[in-house]
Amino acid sequence: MKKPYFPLFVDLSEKKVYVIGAGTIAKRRIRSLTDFTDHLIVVAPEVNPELNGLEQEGKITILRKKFELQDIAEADIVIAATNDHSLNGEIYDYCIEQEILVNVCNDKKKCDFYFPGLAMKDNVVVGVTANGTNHKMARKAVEKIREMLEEWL
Ligand SMILES: C[C@@]1(CC(=O)O)c2cc3[nH]c(cc4nc(cc5[nH]c(cc(n2)[C@H]1CCC(=O)O)[C@@](C)(CC(=O)O)[C@@H]5CCC(=O)O)C(CC(=O)O)=C4CCC(=O)O)c(CCC(=O)O)c3CC(=O)O
Ligand SMILES: NC(=O)C1=CN([C@@H]2O[C@H](COP(=O)(O)OP(=O)(O)OC[C@H]3O[C@@H](n4cnc5c(N)ncnc54)[C@H](O)[C@@H]3O)[C@@H](O)[C@H]2O)C=CC1
Repeated sequence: MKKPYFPLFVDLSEKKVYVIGAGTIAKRRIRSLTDFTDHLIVVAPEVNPELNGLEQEGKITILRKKFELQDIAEADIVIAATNDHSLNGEIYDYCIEQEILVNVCNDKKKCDFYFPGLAMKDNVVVGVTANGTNHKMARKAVEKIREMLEEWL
């Protein structure tokens, strides 16, 4: 059986993190990531309006264009979250070749890391995964943990 993924807590503040796509899924992940870094770069021609606020606050940089591989030449970590699955696959192949950590949101087999459900209170940060087997269960666990942290801390 495949081993579970290890929960590594990483300093993202100086890492170059790129999110490709700015729709429903990307938006949720971008919002989560802005608690951990102010150096987030988003590449997409169509941008969910909620992200304009984060851009105005200086928390993210948005490149409003179709993605090209050269956009991520300097990246440390890439999240491919466009609705074009073949493009997400090309991003994956490039990142593997360049040894850039990559997460493809439509294919759990193309994830060096999984995006966790997050619960945070003060300095306590909890990241939850069901190892790609059950995102609904991950969500339920996160909701319970959030309640528990609210009561406890
Ligand atoms: C493997 C993983 C890889 C990764 O992406 O990192 C992955 C993969 C996939 N998710 C899919 C679908 C959905 N995932 C969600 C929700 C969440 N998904 C999250 C994580 C992960 N999702 C990674 C680890 C999963 C694990 O722990 O087992 C959470 C924890 C974090 C977050 O995303 O913020 C968050 C819950 C917590 C929260 O909400 O707080 C919803 C619900 C919604 O969006 O409201 C739907 C749509 C509704 C539905 O389909 O039921 C599809 C099919 C895509 C398609 O149809 O193309 C794939 C592809 C595949 O499984 O191969
Ligand atoms: N892992 C997860 O939790 C989930 C993953 N998905 C998958 O996530 C993907 C995205 O879904 P949504 O966010 O709902 O889509 P959406 O339609 O809301 O957004 C798509 C985004 O991709 C961008 N895009 C399209 N072509 C592009 C290009 N050439 N260059 C740069 N950006 C481009 C668009 O501009 C838009 O911002 C789908 O592939 C879906 O299968 C869906 C649900 C949950």
